[in-house]
Amino acid sequence: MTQAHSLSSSPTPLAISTDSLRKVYKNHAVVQGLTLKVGPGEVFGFLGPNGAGKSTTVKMLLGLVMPTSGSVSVLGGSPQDPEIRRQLGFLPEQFRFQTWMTAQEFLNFHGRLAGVKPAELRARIPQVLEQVGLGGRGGETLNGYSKGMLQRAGLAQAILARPRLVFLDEPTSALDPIGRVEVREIIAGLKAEGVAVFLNSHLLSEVEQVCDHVAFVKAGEVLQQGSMAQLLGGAVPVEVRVDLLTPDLLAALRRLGEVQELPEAFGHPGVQVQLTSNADLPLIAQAVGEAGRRLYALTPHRPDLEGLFLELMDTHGETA
Ligand SMILES: Nc1ncnc2c1ncn2[C@@H]1O[C@H](COP(=O)(O)OP(=O)(O)OP(=O)(O)O)[C@@H](O)[C@H]1O
Repeated sequence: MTQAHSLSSSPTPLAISTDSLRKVYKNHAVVQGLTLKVGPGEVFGFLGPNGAGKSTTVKMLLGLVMPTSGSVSVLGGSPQDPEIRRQLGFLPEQFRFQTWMTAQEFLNFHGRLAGVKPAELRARIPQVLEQVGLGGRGGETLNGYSKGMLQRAGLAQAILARPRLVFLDEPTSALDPIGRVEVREIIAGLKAEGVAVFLNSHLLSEVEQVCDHVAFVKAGEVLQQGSMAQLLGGAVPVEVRVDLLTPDLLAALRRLGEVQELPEAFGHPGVQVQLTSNADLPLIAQAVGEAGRRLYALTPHRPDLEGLFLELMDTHGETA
């Protein structure tokens, strides 16, 4: 067997794999039987209300807190293993910055702690400062930084040592809308490089835009998890506005899903078609065309992550 063959046949390990992970503090289970799989290079959103056990889970994944029972594997090994730890990046929600340092000194300090060689740091620090939008500001001390700039510096620290798995706890809480877009771009860039990202965020619209998979947790338990497509890509009500609703057109739409007539809007009659799959959207436009009618609006009212989150938390309210 050639070396190339043996390398290609060893599968890339999952970024994160936990089985029945549990943490009990003073007879109170704050994480209860958590089973998660995060693929290599996947952006995973870990969502839940305050006190759901998210930070405790992240600490167990980082090897900072020992599980009471269950197993954890990150990048195919133990988070206690220094070789594995070297490949993890972490931006905690409340980072204790060494505010007397300049951003460059701060990054140099953390880079050295992570075992990055001085020569490599000299090249890498300006690169990450640029990447997080702090290019040219690295010589200033952190105590003069705004909250948003500090968050960017924290992010630079998390990605400095080229980790293969990054944990970001509320990475955009102090950022303005431009900063949030930039962080989304940074996450997309990490994903493109094959880096997995485990994201805790309360900003669900943001999670929706960057994550491949999400898990909803409450009171230490996973209520639901799946890919974005599985969670949000199912049935979708679609509003259709045309010049005239003819019997032919109505019959064609009924073949696609349940149809409900809507009041006229802006002079156009309309219906709501309950499509069972998002993928059927073009069939509506086709049906309108084939019926010889003019299409004025085709609006899918997709459920969003926030709606799903609220629904789940409400349904499981009694277990809180
Ligand atoms: N060291 C500890 N000792 C005792 N209880 C703890 C400890 N750490 C966390 N807890 C409790 O575990 C529960 C889960 O806390 P955790 O910080 O993991 O939640 P979270 O989902 O991260 O919340 P938030 O969104 O508010 O950050 C809380 O009730 C908290 O009080």
